[in-house]
Amino acid sequence: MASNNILYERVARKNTIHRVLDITILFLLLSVLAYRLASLNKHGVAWILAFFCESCFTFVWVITISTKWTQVEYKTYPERLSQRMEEFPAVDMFVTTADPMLEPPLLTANTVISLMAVDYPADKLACYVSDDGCSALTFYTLVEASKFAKIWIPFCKKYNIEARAPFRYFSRDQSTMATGGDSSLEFERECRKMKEGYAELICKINDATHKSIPEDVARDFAVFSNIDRRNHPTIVKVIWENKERLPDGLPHLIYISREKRVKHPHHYKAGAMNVLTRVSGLLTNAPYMLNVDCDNFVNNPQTVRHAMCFFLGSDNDKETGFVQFPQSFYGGLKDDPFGNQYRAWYEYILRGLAGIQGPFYGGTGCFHRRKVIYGLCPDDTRNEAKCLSSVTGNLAEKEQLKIFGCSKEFNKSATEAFQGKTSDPVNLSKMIEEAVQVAGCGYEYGTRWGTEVGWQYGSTTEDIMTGITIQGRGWKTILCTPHPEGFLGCSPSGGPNSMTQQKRWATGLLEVLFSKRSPIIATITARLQFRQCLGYLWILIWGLRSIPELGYALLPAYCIITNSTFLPQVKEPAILIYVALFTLYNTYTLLEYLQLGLSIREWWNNLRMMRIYAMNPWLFGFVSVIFKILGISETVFEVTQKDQSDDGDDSSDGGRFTFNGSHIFLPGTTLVLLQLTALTMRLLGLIPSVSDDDDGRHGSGLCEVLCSLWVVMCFWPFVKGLVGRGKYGIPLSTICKSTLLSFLFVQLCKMTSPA
Ligand SMILES: O=c1ccn([C@@H]2O[C@H](COP(=O)(O)OP(=O)(O)O[C@H]3O[C@H](CO)[C@@H](O)[C@H](O)[C@H]3O)[C@@H](O)[C@H]2O)c(=O)[nH]1
Ligand SMILES: [Mn+2]
Repeated sequence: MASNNILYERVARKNTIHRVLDITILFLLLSVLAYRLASLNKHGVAWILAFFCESCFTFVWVITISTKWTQVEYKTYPERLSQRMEEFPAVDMFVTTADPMLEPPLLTANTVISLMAVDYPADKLACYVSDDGCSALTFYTLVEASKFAKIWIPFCKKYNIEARAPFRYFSRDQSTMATGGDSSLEFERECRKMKEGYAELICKINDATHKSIPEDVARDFAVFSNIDRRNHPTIVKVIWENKERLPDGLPHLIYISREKRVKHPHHYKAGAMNVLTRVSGLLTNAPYMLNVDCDNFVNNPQTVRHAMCFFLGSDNDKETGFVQFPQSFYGGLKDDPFGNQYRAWYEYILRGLAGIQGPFYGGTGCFHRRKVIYGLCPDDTRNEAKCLSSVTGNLAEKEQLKIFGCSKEFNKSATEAFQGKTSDPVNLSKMIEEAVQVAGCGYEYGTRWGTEVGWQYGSTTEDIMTGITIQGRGWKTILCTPHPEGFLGCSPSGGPNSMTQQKRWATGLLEVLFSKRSPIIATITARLQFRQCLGYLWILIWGLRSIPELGYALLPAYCIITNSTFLPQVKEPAILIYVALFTLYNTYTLLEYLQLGLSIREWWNNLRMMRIYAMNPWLFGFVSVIFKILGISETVFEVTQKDQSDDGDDSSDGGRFTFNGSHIFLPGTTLVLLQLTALTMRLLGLIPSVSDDDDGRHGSGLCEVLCSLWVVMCFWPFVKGLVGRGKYGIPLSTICKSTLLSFLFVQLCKMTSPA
């Protein structure tokens, strides 16, 4: 193959200096552990706790280094695709939405329009929307959006507009609206028309939200009347069909609200994805599937082509189980005050994983092969789901029905998918009845959906679980990072929303760790690579990390109150190890941020929010998984509230931390109160005195005070919350409970005091 003909390139990053610093920090951590062990018998309980926490931190550091060690970048050349390909493969695009209140339908509409408008032959695309909210408003919005799309998409293609989600385009500065600097009169006229069209769409949606859906269309909505979203039959509606299969027409648009019955588990997003997979299998059966969350619009019209560079440009199918785009966010607040834009994270951790077996599946912005989702192993040369069952050779029809469920039509489509045949186009409306059947809530009983086929059940982070299943079969995966970014989504802002999301993640990730899909099992019994397993552990143990983090943060307060110590004294040489570790770690991570062009403030915000997340939502995640294991309660997927404003700075909070009455703020509040209590007690001389004795035991000193102050600094948003008002303040009830907890802790300290 001529080198100017390749579709993508893999470039290893040079990171020698990073590696040296990583190892130095590891060396310092090991020295700390050695020092602790050597002096264990001279000290009390604080020393043992500190040793436990530091061992955990060292373990986390080891898996971090392993994950970051071999970073790679990929370059793609989508402009070469058309030279290589006569015909592009088809792609089915999935959007999930769950709640019209938390996820404004206009946002979903924008995502759908941006998908339908990508630069790719329209006869090869189909867009499927799953609505778990079963909302007439969402359906109405999509119907109206498809009407607007008919003028919008030709406009985008004609002027090669980059931002194809209308709200993005119109929220920008007028002068940058035309790409290619087109400022002709014709363009301006058309642009004005678009703006009016979009304004009208917004108007209609607002009217429908606040008043009612207009009567002339209302009869199409009869199915939605008096519907209970937790108990209703399947609704499948073809909103738009590209009947003539025109390459420059509009892709099909199909609305699905799967059947829900109160007694049937619906498995949240994973369940929705499996329904989308089956319905699309019947209707279009594309070999590739793209899935995005309702708030993740396409930001680069070439996105599908970038992904195709990997699927079509690789000589070895094994390399491309799926192609994942990193999650990036629009309108993010300056300096990332909530630590949820993960810019540094993606650069180092995701690129590191890309150098091992490939990035995790992130739940959105990902292209899957249909065959892989159906359970294919990389070296199933016969192209069947062999690893699913003990049958070798041709999968008997009866076997296949057991795996994929009883729809003959669907099984036919699955066979075609395995064989790589392109299915003949079907008349969409003729298939609706069959589609309703496979979207029923009883369809999956006795089948392998959710266990070996499709999206995996049993965790609120179905994405990670599904990714492990795929990589466990031996597939490698790809991280695709074009410029501009392929997709942009919205990240939660405000304290409560961010906390809820982190709690769900910590919960779901631990569920994966303790499930049959644990990466440890996949490494021992299947084909997950060892370092990839460590990479998974890095993320899966978030919930567990809350324990040592909290323990270590409590130590300074405990030591000050009991006048004991968990660190060497200032005059001991061993203190130098700690000083070096603290300084080196912080400067190093700061330099990593600066190297990416991020600010010092962002570094500090991220560092601080990591501590806040670790000790609050992650702790709750840990507890809810324990409850699940003990059978006390089930875990739930709490949908994140999406903001509609494009510009983060618009929002009245402007990055200020907000609170509500949730218990999730209890640990942080208690921790802050405790540190403040300890510092005050010390200032007022209210602590028991110990004289330095020959055993080397001594009272708390400067180190403990500094550590306590550091914890207070990390929890500064909580300190402000103690005195803040309204949503900026911690509710009085939380403060009272925290005061009680702190009081109990102080009593406990006194009881166990070594003095
Ligand atoms: O019962 C449900 C619940 C959720 N969703 C959809 O799932 C998506 C993700 O939900 P969201 O509340 O936005 O969660 P995030 O924390 O933002 O999502 C991240 O984390 C999830 C796993 O926790 C992944 O599924 C997502 O892809 C990933 O972006 C949204 O499109 C929802 O509409 C459903 O379709 N059905
Ligand atoms: Mn989201």
